[in-house]
Amino acid sequence: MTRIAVVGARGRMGVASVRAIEASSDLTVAAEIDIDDDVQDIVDHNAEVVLVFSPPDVAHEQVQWCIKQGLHVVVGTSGFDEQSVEQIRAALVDHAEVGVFVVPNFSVSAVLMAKFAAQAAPYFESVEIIEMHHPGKVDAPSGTAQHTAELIGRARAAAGTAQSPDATYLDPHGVRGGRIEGVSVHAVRVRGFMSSQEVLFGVDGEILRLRYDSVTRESLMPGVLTALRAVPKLTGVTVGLDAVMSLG
Ligand SMILES: NC(=O)C1=CN([C@@H]2O[C@H](COP(=O)(O)OP(=O)(O)OC[C@H]3O[C@@H](n4cnc5c(N)ncnc54)[C@H](OP(=O)(O)O)[C@@H]3O)[C@@H](O)[C@H]2O)C=CC1
Ligand SMILES: O=C(O)C1=N[C@H](C(=O)O)C[C@H](O)C1
Repeated sequence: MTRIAVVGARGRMGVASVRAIEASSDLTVAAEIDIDDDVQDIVDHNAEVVLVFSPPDVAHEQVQWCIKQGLHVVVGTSGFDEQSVEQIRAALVDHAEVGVFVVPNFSVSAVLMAKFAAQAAPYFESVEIIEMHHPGKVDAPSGTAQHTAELIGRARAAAGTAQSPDATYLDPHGVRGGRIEGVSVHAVRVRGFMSSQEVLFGVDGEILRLRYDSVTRESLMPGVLTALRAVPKLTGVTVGLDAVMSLG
C-alpha cells in the first residue's frame, strides 16, 4: 500500500480524492491536511506521496516543503506555470530522488484536447481559448487554459506561425481577455459548469472548435489515481498527465 497525504483534504477535490484513494486496493490515506492542520503530520504519519489540492496562494510553499522532506508530490492545484516549474526544478537539485508531477487537469478529455490543440496550432491564423468553470473557483485563468496556451504558443513558435490578427484597440472594459504566450484567454464563471474549455482556431472560411466538458469531480479520479501511482517512479518535474498515458 502506498501511503498518501492529501493537502486541501476538506475541499471539493480533496474530499473526492480521499474517497477514491480509500476505495483503491493499492493506495491508502496516511494524512488529511487542511487549513488548520500541521503539515508535520505528513511526515509523522509516514506518507510517501503528497497530493496537493490546497489554494494556489499556499500550494507553492507547501510543494517546496514536501521536496525538502524528500516526499514525492502530485500537484493538482492550478496556477503552476512555466516559472513555477522552474522553481520546483531548482529545489529538486538537492533532492534528486524526488518526483514532482504537476497535473493541470486530471480529465482524459482535457488532456487529449490540449494535445489536439497543440497539433492544430500551426495550421490556423487565429486562436483563442475560452475556459468555463464553476463560480467557486478562486483563480483565473484555469491551470488547464494556462497549460493549453503554453502548448499552443510553443507549437506556433516552433512552426514560425505569426501572432493571431486583432485590430481591436478600443477596449475600455478589458473584455478582449488576457494574453498567455500570445493566445487570448477568456475566463467564464457560471453556476452549472464544473470545468469546460473551448479552443477556437480559425482561417478564412473555416473554424475548428475543440472542447471538453468535465461535469463531475469523480470523472477526474482515474487520472488522480494514475498520477499517484506513477509519481514514485518519476524523478525531477513532470508536467501533464499525458506524460504517463502512452499517447504516442
Ligand atoms: N488539476 C485538476 O484537474 C484540478 C485542479 N483543481 C485545482 O485544485 C485547487 C483546489 O480546488 P478545489 O478543491 O475546488 O478548492 P476548494 O476551495 O474546495 O479546496 C481547497 C481546500 O484547501 C483548504 N486550504 C486552505 N488553506 C490551506 C492550507 N494552508 N493548507 C491546507 N489546506 C488549505 C481550503 O480550506 P478553506 O476552504 O477553509 O480555505 C479548502 O478546504 C484549485 O487550484 C483548483 O483550480 C481543481 C479541480 C481539478
Ligand atoms: O478549480 C476547478 O474546479 C478546476 N480547476 C482546474 C484548472 O484550473 O484547470 C481544472 C479542473 O478540472 C477544475
